Amino acid sequence: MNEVPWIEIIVGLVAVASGGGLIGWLRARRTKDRRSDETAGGVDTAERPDRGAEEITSDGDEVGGTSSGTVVIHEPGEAAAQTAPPAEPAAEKPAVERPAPVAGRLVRLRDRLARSGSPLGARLLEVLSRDSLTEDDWDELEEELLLADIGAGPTTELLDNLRTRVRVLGVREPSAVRELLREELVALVGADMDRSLHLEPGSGENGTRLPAVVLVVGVNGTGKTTTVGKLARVLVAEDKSVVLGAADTFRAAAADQLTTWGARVGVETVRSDKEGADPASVAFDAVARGRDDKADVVLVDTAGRLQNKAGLMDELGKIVRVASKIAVPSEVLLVLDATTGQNGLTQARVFAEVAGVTGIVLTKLDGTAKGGIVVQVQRELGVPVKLVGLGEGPDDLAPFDAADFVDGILG
Ligand SMILES: Nc1nc2c(ncn2[C@@H]2O[C@H](COP(=O)(O)OP(=O)(O)OP(=O)(O)O)[C@@H](O)[C@H]2O)c(=O)[nH]1
Repeated sequence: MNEVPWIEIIVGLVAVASGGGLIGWLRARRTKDRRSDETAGGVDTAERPDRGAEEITSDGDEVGGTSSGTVVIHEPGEAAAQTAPPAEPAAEKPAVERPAPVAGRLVRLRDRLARSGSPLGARLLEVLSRDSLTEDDWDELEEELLLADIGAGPTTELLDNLRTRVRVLGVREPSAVRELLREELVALVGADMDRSLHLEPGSGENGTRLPAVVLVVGVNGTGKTTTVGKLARVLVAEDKSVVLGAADTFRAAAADQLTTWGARVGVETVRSDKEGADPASVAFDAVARGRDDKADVVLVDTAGRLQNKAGLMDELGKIVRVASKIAVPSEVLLVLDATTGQNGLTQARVFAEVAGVTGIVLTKLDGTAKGGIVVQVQRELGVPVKLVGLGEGPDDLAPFDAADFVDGILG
């Protein structure tokens, strides 16, 4: 008789009774293994620590999904590159400004003076339009002229002439008196002075064309740097090519200030990296650059600290000497602050002696009723006012003209 394979029967019964469970267990086991593999997504698990939550795109929800590669893990830089807008083009050059035309700028003086208080002209005309002029009226006129910084000598001169003409001509109507006053003031300011800037090119060795060199000097705070910047614009408006020299190495910010002025109108500024560098060396470099670039004009800003006359003479003298190795400055412009009156005049004398000043730039004329300083400063220094500052705006520098100036102060 065949032996019954009890062992096999028992195993078979157990298998039938629990078959579903076994198959389920086997299936579950296989599925778990597969999920495990898919979760890794074929990506080396070693990369995972790099995966920041913010670097996983919304596709990250599909972790464990298909192998279509929708799970994207960005490097920080990469993420920025893919999500940020395209990078700005490197250091875009600021647009170069076109300065305002120069002609007619002095006409603004009237408005500026009107804003800064009662102009000299208005007060004079008020007295002159009285019915009959008494000695007191003439004294009042004298006082007004002195207060306006015209100076004692010029005041006496003007009033003597005016009195004579009023008497001789028998003029009474305000408009006629005004015209006489205007004529006297224009004569006093000097209608026939040469106020042009001498910017003719020089000639170097072998006939090399040299730029005109303009040195700008004056006490700090008078507006030198601003004036150099504004003057560059005046020249650019007249289609001249310009190089700036930041020889005010005493105040580091002055070179930055000048560079900004230049950049606005596409003009290069030569400066030193070192604070306190030798101003003469900067001036030399600027003139050399102007020569090499075939520029029309080199404008040199200076520090001009009025520490003492000898120090000033040394500094400015050296700048002139060193710059002259290439091109002798054709203009030395002294910047004076119109609001400082007599003090400004004392300083001006020192600069005139030391630097051989050829012209005056009177700044801040918009902020004073003392326009008479024009007359006094010209008399004292024997040089003409060539430019005037009429405000802080970039084009608030005007070529000076006696008749326009008088019309401006008469209002
Ligand atoms: N209202 C008015 N302000 C002016 C005029 N010119 C210059 N300024 C102002 O005067 C101040 C001094 O000007 P700067 O050009 O820095 O003077 P600076 O002489 O170069 O001074 P340092 O560099 O210290 O020697 C600035 O605030 C200018 O804006 C002007 O014509 N009118």
